Amino acid sequence: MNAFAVILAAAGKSSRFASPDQKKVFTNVDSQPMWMHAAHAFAKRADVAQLILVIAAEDQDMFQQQQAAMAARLGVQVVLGGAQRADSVLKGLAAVRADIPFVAIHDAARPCVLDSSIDRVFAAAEASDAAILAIPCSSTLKRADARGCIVETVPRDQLWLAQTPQVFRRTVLEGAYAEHSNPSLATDDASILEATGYPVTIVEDSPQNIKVTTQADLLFVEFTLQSRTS
Ligand SMILES: Nc1ccn([C@@H]2O[C@H](COP(=O)(O)OP(=O)(O)OP(=O)(O)O)[C@@H](O)[C@H]2O)c(=O)n1
Ligand SMILES: C[C@](O)(CO)[C@H](O)COP(=O)(O)O
Repeated sequence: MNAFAVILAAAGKSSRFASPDQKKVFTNVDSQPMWMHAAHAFAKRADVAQLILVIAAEDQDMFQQQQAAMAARLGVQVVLGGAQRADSVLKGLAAVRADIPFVAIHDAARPCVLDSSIDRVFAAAEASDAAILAIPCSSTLKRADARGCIVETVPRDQLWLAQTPQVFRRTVLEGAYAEHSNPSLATDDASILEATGYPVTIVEDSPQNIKVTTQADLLFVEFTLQSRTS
């Protein structure tokens, strides 16, 4: 069995969530902090050898006081992230143990990831060195101009919405990041490999694995998680 290190990206500013109290990844959903749901999904796996939570320096004191004990109980290592998502991923990558060949990067804002999806994207990464979860576009896509007028309907038959985890052979991911001219601009890790011409496999995921972006997303996530435990 191959070993995987999992980097849980939780160092964002949560600006679209717009909560005065707590960033989205630390907000309780179904009775525990959002990041804990994904952490549990990975911590229980025999093929996960290391779990790294990347948080923002500005959240360090709060986390230490309120949530560090939960992380310790799960064996989660905490590191500080950077200004952009890719910077946080690189901080997490630097903490991955040298003996671990595969790395999965998952948004801590995606608490509903399914075990079966993780199984499939892990297997795909072992077979191809690089694989991501994604869902096919299910709506009609429009391109609009600056005035908000529709310019075209974009053919969607080959379009996917990237999700996470995104899983890579560690040497391939490190090489792509090292080769990329400006990785901080990347909004996901697959695009780092794409820029260097490395093929990335898509694994179809469940639409349940949404990324919490705004407060409205909490309703769906709360219902989804509660329906799994009821
Ligand atoms: N510098 C950053 C930016 C984002 N993330 C993480 O990457 C995931 C996806 O990012 P996003 O949903 O955009 O989170 P935020 O950047 O916090 O959201 P916003 O853009 O609304 O500020 C989140 O779990 C977020 O915490 C991170 O670890 N480090
Ligand atoms: C990584 C990601 O969740 C894949 O869809 C997405 O790119 C994160 O983007 P965000 O702007 O940081 O939410």
